[in-house]
Amino acid sequence: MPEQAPVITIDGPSGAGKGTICQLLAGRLGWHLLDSGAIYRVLALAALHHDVELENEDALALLAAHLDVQFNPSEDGVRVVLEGEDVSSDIRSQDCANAASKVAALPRVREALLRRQRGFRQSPGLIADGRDMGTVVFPQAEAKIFLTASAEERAERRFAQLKEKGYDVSIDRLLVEIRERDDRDANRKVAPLKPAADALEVDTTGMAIDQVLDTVLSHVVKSLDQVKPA
Ligand SMILES: Nc1ncnc2c1ncn2[C@@H]1O[C@H](COP(=O)(O)OP(=O)(O)O)[C@@H](O)[C@H]1O
Ligand SMILES: Nc1ccn([C@@H]2O[C@H](COP(=O)(O)OP(=O)(O)O)[C@@H](O)[C@H]2O)c(=O)n1
Repeated sequence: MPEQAPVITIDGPSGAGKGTICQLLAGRLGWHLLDSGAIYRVLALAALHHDVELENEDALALLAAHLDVQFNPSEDGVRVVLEGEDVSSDIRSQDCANAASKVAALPRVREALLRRQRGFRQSPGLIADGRDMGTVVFPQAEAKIFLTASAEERAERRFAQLKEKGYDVSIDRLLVEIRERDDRDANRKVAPLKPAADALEVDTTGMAIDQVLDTVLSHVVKSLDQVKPA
């Protein structure tokens, strides 16, 4: 049987720095990137476009199974295309994030998206960003990391990020939404947000991005070294 490409999983709550670290790692290693949160965001947007209620599990599972989405690498990052329309910036709104967390709580929606996510595992390797990458989607991953930070610091990071993109947001509202989303993600029945038993947990509160990258890289190097055949 051909050997499968290696996987590094980076899970954690909103604003922990997953996307940032995954992009840096993918650049360093020249590996593929799976932004699984973007898939849930796109599904939520498709539901809004097609007037599908966010509680309608039957309709959402069907929509998930037939989701017409493409992730196209470009000079300014990956462009996300839904049914032929570039939705890369639309999916980054807070409304879309909150709706994504609602559709993501539905077991049959998650089931419908499993194979699509596993399809990203291609040579020379995959960096997978999400909530359940190390626990459910790639339980045999070669290296697993769980990033966290205090809710206050994550809200501040998100505030600065959204402001820079031109969104008009309130820091207090963001903190409430981040806590609500953490709670929904961590307490759902299927694939809740939690560290895999074999993940390295890194609390990034007060850590600069470079420091986080160094910590993650040294864990990755050690883990990949251990799986190399003698
Ligand atoms: N360690 C850090 N210190 C300060 N800012 C950070 C750190 N990690 C990430 N950020 C910034 O916080 C924002 C959210 O990071 P992001 O990687 O999108 O988080 P996530 O993918 O976990 O939601 C981005 O603007 C990013 O540049
Ligand atoms: N593997 C994943 C990724 C995201 N999600 C859901 O999708 C939402 C948006 O994910 P995201 O990673 O884009 O969110 P941020 O961390 O960027 O705020 C999360 O709040 C989760 O509810 C999930 O359930 N499982």
